[in-house]
Amino acid sequence: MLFVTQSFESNCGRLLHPRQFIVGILAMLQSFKLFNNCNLVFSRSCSGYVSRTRYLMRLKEDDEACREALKFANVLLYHKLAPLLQKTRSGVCKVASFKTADLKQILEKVGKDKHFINESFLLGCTDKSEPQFSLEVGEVERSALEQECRGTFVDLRKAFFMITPSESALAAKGQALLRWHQTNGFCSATGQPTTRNQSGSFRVCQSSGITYYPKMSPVVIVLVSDGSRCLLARQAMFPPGMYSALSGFCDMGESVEEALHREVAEEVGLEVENLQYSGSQHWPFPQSSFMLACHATVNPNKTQVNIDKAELEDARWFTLEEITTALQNPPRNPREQPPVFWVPPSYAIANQLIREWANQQQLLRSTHRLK
Ligand SMILES: NC(=O)C1=CN([C@@H]2O[C@H](COP(=O)(O)OP(=O)(O)OC[C@H]3O[C@@H](n4cnc5c(N)ncnc54)[C@H](OP(=O)(O)O)[C@@H]3O)[C@@H](O)[C@H]2O)C=CC1
Ligand SMILES: [Mg+2]
Repeated sequence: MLFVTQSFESNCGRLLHPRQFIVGILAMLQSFKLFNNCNLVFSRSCSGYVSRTRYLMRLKEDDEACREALKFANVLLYHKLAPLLQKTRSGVCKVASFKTADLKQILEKVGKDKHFINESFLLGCTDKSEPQFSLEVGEVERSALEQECRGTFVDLRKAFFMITPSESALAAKGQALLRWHQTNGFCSATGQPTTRNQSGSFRVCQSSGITYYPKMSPVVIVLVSDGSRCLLARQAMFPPGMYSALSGFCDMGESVEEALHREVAEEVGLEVENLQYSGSQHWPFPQSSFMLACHATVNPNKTQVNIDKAELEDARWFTLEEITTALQNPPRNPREQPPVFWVPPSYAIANQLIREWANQQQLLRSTHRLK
């Protein structure tokens, strides 16, 4: 729509050929129809979304409103950054969340002041506009709390294999916010302590007046294909058998494209082309990364990898059959019983890239068979 309007505006200055004009009008009508259809779908689904967004905006900015919201909130608990998970009756794991009033009682039972709840940080709100907060309870004895809460604190990387992708995103955001506050207690200019606002959306140094906002480091991640195989790599610190797409932090001043070309050249000595954006994701490790995911190809005659052993333990080309097997058999307990080859959990954007590649390869094969 924007494109059509712009091209009409730019054409207004000169005389249009009648056929150009009719083609333009038809294109405009067509895009109006599309636009109106989109608008209808959007307006039906977004009214709740807009009011939730405005509500959250207010809670972030207004300390008093945020304190009020915390009185009737859902709070997620973390012990030394490990989220508390609970098992439902059907045996499914979920992120545990407690109503403020219930949590106050729990805290008192394990010897913590009920006002400790005010240390929580605003995370978001549910579809029903119930505010959600996260609270670090690392000072409390872990087993006492687990017993009282009927749950278990689980390492977040392990939790990604146990909970749904949307719960993983929530648990990841909660951990990232807690970690950011833990590591930004002092102003880097004055060395003086920083203080948080009630929601935790920023910290201020009273001495210098500098405001610090939670931040993410941009990281590129790319699935390289030679047309029939894809390239995956592993770092020595990965759990045994896990391979992932190539990734790396963006350097200062770099574009996504430049960072992708550089990382692939540095890590495996290949030159990529045909970059295609796939999606993005917040990833809580090591200190909150903003993952920008792309597909890329290499010339099928230039696939010899030259691994930078300082960064990677191994990098290999995988066939569609190997990838399909790995996607169909995600390990339940990868650190204890690692399969020979497995890929990151479905929440990780690396998994999305690998799935997209496998789907595209399957499509290519079936079109080839039909010919
Ligand atoms: N969600 C997903 O699907 C995936 C997420 N990732 C994430 O992407 C991140 C980056 O990928 P990775 O391949 O390791 O990156 P790099 O290839 O850039 O290598 C990491 C090394 O770069 C150095 N480095 C440079 N800039 C930074 C920075 N801003 N923060 C931290 N370290 C920096 C560090 O060196 P030194 O330690 O010597 O200081 C670090 O060990 C990983 O930490 C991982 O959490 C990776 C793959 C999949
Ligand atoms: Mg890397």
